[in-house]
Amino acid sequence: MAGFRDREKQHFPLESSQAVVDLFVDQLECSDGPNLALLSTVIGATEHKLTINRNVSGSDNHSKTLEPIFPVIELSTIEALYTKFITDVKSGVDLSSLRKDVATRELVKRVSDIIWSRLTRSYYKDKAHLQSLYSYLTGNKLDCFGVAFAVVAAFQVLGFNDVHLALSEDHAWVVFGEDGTDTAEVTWHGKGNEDKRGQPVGLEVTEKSWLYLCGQAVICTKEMEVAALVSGINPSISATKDSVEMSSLQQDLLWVLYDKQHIQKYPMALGNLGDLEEINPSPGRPSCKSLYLQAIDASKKYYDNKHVYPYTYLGAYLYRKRHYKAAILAWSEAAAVVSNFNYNRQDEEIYKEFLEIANEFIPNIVKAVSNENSSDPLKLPLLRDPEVYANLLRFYDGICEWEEDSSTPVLHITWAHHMVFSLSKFDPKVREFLTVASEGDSDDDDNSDEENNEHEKRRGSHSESKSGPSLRGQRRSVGSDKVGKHENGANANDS
Ligand SMILES: FC(F)c1nnc(N2CCN(c3ncnc4sc(CC(F)(F)F)cc34)CC2)s1
Repeated sequence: MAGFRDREKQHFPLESSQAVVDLFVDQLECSDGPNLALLSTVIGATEHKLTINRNVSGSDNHSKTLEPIFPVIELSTIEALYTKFITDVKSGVDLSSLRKDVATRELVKRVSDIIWSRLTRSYYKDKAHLQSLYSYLTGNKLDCFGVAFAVVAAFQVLGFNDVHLALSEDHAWVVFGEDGTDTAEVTWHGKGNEDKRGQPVGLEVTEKSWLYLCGQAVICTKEMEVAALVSGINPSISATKDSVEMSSLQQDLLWVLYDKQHIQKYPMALGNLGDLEEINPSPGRPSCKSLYLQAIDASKKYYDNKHVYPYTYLGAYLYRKRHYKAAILAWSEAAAVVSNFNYNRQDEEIYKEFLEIANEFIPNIVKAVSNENSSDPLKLPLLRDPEVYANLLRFYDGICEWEEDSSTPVLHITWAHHMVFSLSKFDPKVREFLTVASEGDSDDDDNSDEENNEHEKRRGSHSESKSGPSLRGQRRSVGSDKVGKHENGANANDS
């Protein structure tokens, strides 16, 4: 792919968020597909200027006024970086291998090696802002997602259109070949794990580890790869401050992708948009709850309901809104999903999600309501509600089933302490109302009618209630801090 055409050049210099949005819209409408390297470099440059070194008060003369700022992005800057990327990638590949129209495993490994070889020897892998080609080209640093994205962008530069990004909830790899069913690892995962770059992902899928979603990973189109880079935008200036310009740019871009139907098969992007909408609702747009439900529906429709995060996005939101009964229902559904997998030592990210729900959120709920004398006489207090108790049992049952047949244990004594604490706070009467039916029992209907109308109520209340401003949701960005929230910054290259 040569340098930029007039179609790209005419957008520069980029002097506002709207100009960046216009560039993305134009690229998404390109007949030969969006230019991933261009868009990743532009977004990375914007993020860099809006988040790095803005923590010093008064560091920019706008910080005194409240007016939003936007850094001017010059064509020359982006063109220089883009040319560097093309040169890097092409110099490392013998051009004769480029005559083919689909990639080979050797070529995928070769391109992954080129990206890999230019990374700084040792750096903190889960730092923020390491996900874009701007970080790669100006700082030689990428997080695990960023390496996979860079490989896909490199193949676009080399003229291949069969290499696509494959995304699970905590890992990324590529698919390629005639019918796009060959797979290859191109990046590392977590800390202290030998990278398997160049190998197919077949074996792990059969091991039923959550990390590979039992073959239900998101296989991206070019446009969904743009959605992944937009999802990966990290507006954080510091642990406590975000760039409002960057988060509203991310929100605008996600709505562009939503309207063009490029995130309808991407549950985590829908969840990311829901988190942004919770904080800053866009007038005339679906509510954040609706977006969380759309993410769940997408997982059911396209991924055999094997994604866990759609339920934990919704559960976290409901917990923040103090809709505790609905939160516990969502978490029981998340546990039902994870029960399909066998726990593997590389699944620690989802382990930490369930640990936090079981050992922090649920005990906090039980404490919060134990002195609740609900003013609404029609509302059954949580600790006397058999449906809540049933869903809490389902939650723990799903986690136990997850542990069954697993190579690594999940539960330990701390889990048991919190579980006993939470269950024991319920009124003994709730147990009387409960019939625990094991699978295969003939006489019980699938769901008791109380359960059904609870589910209907939950769905009905979702559509009716408005998501007002609330506490900042637990937000993560693609790859960076998901790569491993580990203490040591061990070098991926050593692994
Ligand atoms: F559980 C909910 F509360 C969650 N809140 N934020 C969550 N994130 C948000 C961001 N995120 C993501 N959002 C979009 N796309 C992707 S692809 C991917 C795996 C990897 F980084 F490529 F290796 C992660 C990820 C990871 C999950 S789950």
